[in-house]
Amino acid sequence: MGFTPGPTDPFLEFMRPPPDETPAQATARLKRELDAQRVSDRIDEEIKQERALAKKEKNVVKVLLLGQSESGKSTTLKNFRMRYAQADWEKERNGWRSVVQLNIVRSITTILSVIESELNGEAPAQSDDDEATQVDNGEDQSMKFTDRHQLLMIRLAPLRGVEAELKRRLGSGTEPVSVQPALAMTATPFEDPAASKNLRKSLPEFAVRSWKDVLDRDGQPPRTEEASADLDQATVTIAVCMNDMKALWDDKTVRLALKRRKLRLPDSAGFFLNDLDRIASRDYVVSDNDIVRARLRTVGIQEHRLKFTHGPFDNPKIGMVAGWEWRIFDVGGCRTSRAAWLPFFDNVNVIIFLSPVSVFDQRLEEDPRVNRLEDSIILWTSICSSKLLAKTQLILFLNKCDLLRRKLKRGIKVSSFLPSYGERPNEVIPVVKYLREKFKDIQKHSSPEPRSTYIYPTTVTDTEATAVTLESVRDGVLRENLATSQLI
Ligand SMILES: Nc1nc2c(ncn2[C@@H]2O[C@H](COP(=O)(O)OP(=O)(O)OP(=O)(O)O)[C@@H](O)[C@H]2O)c(=O)[nH]1
Ligand SMILES: [Mg+2]
Repeated sequence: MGFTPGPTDPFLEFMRPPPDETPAQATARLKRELDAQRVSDRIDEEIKQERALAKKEKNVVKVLLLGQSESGKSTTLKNFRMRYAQADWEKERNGWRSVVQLNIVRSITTILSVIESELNGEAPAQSDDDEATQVDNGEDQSMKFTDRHQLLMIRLAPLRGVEAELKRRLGSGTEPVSVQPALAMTATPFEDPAASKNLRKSLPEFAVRSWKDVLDRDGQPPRTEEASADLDQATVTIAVCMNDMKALWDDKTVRLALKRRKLRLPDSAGFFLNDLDRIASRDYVVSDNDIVRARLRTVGIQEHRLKFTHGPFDNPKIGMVAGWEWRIFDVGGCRTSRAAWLPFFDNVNVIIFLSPVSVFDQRLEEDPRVNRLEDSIILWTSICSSKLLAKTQLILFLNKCDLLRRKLKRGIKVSSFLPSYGERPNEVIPVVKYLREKFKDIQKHSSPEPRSTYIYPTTVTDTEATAVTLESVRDGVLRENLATSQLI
């Protein structure tokens, strides 16, 4: 709106046109005033829009899930959605069926390949595990494959076709990470914006998409009769093979061969293969526990939004904190995917960093020269010391405590892989406590400015325990964000 001074206004004199103004000068003056008014109106409008956006964005918390591949980022996201986005979670349930089926079928075909190699007398391939093999040297060692195994292999051969079909349906997240030494992978490619830009051009990891894109192909009713037939065919073939799969998985000779070859099946393979009666049936219904164990590698960045309609506490200044939105970004964790992280560091409020504690004796899939725990420590150090992230709230999940427990029970010694652990007891609590202190020290010494870090020991496949953790995370995040926006 223009400014018109009133009759007693001190600006009146100043705004009055000069008495000797010619018509041409008057036109020029009016044009100047009009132009100035337009600029002023535009600025007013921009300020208004910025204010509206700021008001809207004030209730948005940007959360980034970080950590190496298989650390449990997507599983953590699933827990968030299961708890705080129940309607979407239910909608996607059916879509996970194919992922679980593929997880099973892939484990079985991997086992079949091991038997094939054994029968052909091939030398074991290099494993990504340093884990000591514990094969009895007694009579079991001499157990050989028999005709029965040959027959099982023939009967289970159709699963290779099912695997190809499910992979085709589910897309690139089903492929294991390929070893790419040519890309000279460092642990922290995001520290070099130029390299990050170059990689960005060549890799599929950079597309922003939702995992719904993958699941929806399957979660929706099949669009064609052919697709419907495919879907049924996969389920039928799996059901037909159920007993043979069970026989293969329960076979002592097979188990010994897997140990001998140090075959590392995915973390959830045992969970699924021990429950084939339920999962390999024709009328299999996917449970929450299945979904958090179903492995689908994240390719590209996935964005999910959570709306918190009720705040966790009353605030006398602003009333009930409601209407908060979390934008959670889940990224691929393998080294070739990490260059894509950089653009998401801008204005991120919270990072939930996952470091699996069970991996002290494992190597990275994408670079078998690198120990996984070492990779995780390098990554954490880099995130803590990043100036861009200096004001970001850091939350650390020391994840896979259940797998750590299992590993230690098998007698694997932490100190053999982590000499600094020394003579401390080879038990879960002291190991987690030790790692917690190490990660905390790194944060303290490398953060550009002081901040506190919230550290939780987790097993994110345990949905009940994780629900309690997430509640505490949610409240802590809201409290911290309210504090920084000076509302409390
Ligand atoms: N037993 C056990 N398995 C876990 C745990 N956390 C994750 N997993 C399993 O580990 C596998 C990998 O987990 P994801 O959540 O897909 O890992 P990610 O960090 O998203 O991996 P990328 O997408 O490759 O970066 C899945 O099969 C999970 O079910 C845990 O605490 N315990
Ligand atoms: Mg993932």
